Amino acid sequence: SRTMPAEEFVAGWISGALGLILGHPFDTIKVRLQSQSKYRGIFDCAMQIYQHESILGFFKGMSFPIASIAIVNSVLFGVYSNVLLALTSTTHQERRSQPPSYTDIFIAGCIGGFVQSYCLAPFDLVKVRLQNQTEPKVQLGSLQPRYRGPLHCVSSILQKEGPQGLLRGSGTLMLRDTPTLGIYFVTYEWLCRQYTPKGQNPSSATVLVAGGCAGITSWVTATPLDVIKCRMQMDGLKGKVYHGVLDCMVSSVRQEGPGVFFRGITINSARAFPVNAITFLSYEYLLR
Ligand SMILES: C[N+](C)(C)CCCC[C@H](N)C(=O)O
Repeated sequence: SRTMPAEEFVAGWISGALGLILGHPFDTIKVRLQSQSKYRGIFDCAMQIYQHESILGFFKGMSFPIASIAIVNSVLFGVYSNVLLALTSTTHQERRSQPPSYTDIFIAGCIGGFVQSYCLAPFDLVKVRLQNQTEPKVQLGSLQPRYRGPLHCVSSILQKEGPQGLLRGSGTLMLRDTPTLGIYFVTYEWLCRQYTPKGQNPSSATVLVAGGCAGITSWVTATPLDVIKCRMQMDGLKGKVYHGVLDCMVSSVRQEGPGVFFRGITINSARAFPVNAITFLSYEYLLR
């Protein structure tokens, strides 16, 4: 069919949701490492979360990404597939026998990345704000967390920062995702073609490995801007005000050295393999 059928939307949601539940604890640790300096590393962060916030602490800020993963994943794959159709006049089925050029795949991936980043921005902002709350969820008395949940977070941002407040960090997110989703799809297609005879469909094992490696490659290249994006999203809460992406980059390097750009790269990669292996497997499975 020439457009995104409904079942692909469902596939986008199911595969994204499965991957996300699996990956969310890793993501929470990453967000903490990137925007707070009080943790000595992955293990220390995990232990502190478990001790102070129980197991639930790892799943803060997950409800919104679960809801949004459907929209974000199917916009990403839908735009990617339709741009490739426009560039090469081939549908997904025809692409096995008439493989698009890596240039076309990169362009389609970048355009998909650009569009999905503006769908993702508000959901990602709420996720990061909730993940960075270190007060225990069940704490009574004084130490009440700033946001009681995702919807309270949205209304609080709207009140304090207006509608454009929900797009805080969206420019950095777009810069992070546009090139790296081009890399994501090129890596996936290149690895599939390495291990699949010409004209045939890749095996499930090939799809899993290619999808996982695509996830790692894109997250490694996305990590520097991922750190900046996270700080831009937390901006204004503790008084620090960045005057744009460059200012945030310069002051972060000045205060914490160039290593700040690689905060969370290990955990991003550990999380990215299973999440994206599942995402691509279900995507291919449903297309067949
Ligand atoms: C573009 N960037 C590398 C940031 C993400 C690429 C993979 C996105 C996937 N839904 C995941 O959660 O891993």
